[in-house]
Amino acid sequence: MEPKGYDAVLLASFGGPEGQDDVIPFLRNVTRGRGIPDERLEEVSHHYRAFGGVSPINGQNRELKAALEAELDARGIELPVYWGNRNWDPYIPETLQRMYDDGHRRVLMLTTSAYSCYSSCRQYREDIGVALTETGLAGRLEVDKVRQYFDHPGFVEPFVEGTTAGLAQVREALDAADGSRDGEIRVLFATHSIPTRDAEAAGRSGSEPREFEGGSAYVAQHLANARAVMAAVAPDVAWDLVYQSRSGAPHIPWLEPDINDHLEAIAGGEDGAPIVKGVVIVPLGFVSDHMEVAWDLDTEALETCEKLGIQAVRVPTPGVHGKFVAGLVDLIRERTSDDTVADRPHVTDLGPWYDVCRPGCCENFRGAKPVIAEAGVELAGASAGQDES
Ligand SMILES: CC1=C(CCC(=O)O)c2cc3nc(cc4[nH]c(cc5[nH]c(cc1n2)c(C)c5CCC(=O)O)c(CCC(=O)O)c4C)C(CCC(=O)O)=C3C
Ligand SMILES: [Fe+2]
Repeated sequence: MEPKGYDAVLLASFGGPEGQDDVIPFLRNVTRGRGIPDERLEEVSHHYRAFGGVSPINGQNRELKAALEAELDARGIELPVYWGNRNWDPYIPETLQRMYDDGHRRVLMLTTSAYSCYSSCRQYREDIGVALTETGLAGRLEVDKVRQYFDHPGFVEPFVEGTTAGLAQVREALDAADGSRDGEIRVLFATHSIPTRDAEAAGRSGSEPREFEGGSAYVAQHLANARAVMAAVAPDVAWDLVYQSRSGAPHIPWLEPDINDHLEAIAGGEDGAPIVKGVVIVPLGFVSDHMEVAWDLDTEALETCEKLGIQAVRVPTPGVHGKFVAGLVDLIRERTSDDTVADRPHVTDLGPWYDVCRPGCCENFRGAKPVIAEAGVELAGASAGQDES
């Protein structure tokens, strides 16, 4: 893409409840039209209830916004940062309206999702497309988004540091027990499970097909990133990619294995492999320590480890790590300066990912919606009423 004179940044995120009264309205927002069984909602409401009805995600995004502002300021880049969520206040449509009312016309969106799949890429592009259409801002406010940044060094390096430290801790814990051998240690890279059909559509393009390891861009991106982390940390230690937080109806296939099932398998020395006594859990799919990390990893998976007698350490997410924040500002810079695509940092050979998604990428099987940042797609109203005020 040609560099453009963006005049503001939108930090777009998921949103989460801020108290017990918010839990059910929040879950209704998340699951509207998504076909999630009531029992699953009931189950997930308990995760939030156990934390006083407060998701950690909003506090983390407030911190991230402040850190981005400080980094932009330190580098002399004059771009205000606004924050808007998909599922909770401050909502994306209100935020876009506020940006327009404040005089902004060209917005660059940054999301708190690093990989390619419907939930982490197209759904944000649809959130903007729908919001622009419904507020009547289509054609008056232009919104683009930075590339999916899974393999940007700013996202990956905090995991390298965390995995190095986590591995040292697990080795030490096993030494203290009965002497560790690396064959008894496994690194588990954890990410959100998604329906296999959504995985297969991730990053796909009808006009420019690409083959991906593991059958999808979503899986391939995680495998490539995990390999990059292990190459930097401990090339000889065994590792696996595992999934968490599955939520659909049981008859619909989602990505597997679930982390808890996998822990059971490796604790029993599956297929004659050495029995695993220590694990380093790397939340590779997540940008910050939100509820999927606090509950599904720190509560459930760590309980499973304890039950199985496995020593376990959970590695931090990038959060507001200095390298991550600086990397996000680099991602803004690569769209606002004259850098060419070839200069764009990426630690796997899958990237750098596309600035503008290719047609049909991360298809929404539940019905088409207005969408931005997709080749060949223009919002209705976008070519009419160009307003330069
Ligand atoms: C890939 C992915 C990410 C990672 C990328 C990213 O970070 O964006 C992610 C993040 C998150 N998911 C979150 C919460 C929820 N996700 C749900 C449901 C779902 N997630 C899915 C996928 C993902 N989700 C999918 C395929 C569903 C099924 C319904 C559907 O097809 O849309 C549900 C409904 C109940 C349930 O089913 O669990 C909830 C409450 C929160 C907020 C946590 C907090 O409050 O701290 C965050 C950051
Ligand atoms: Fe989710």
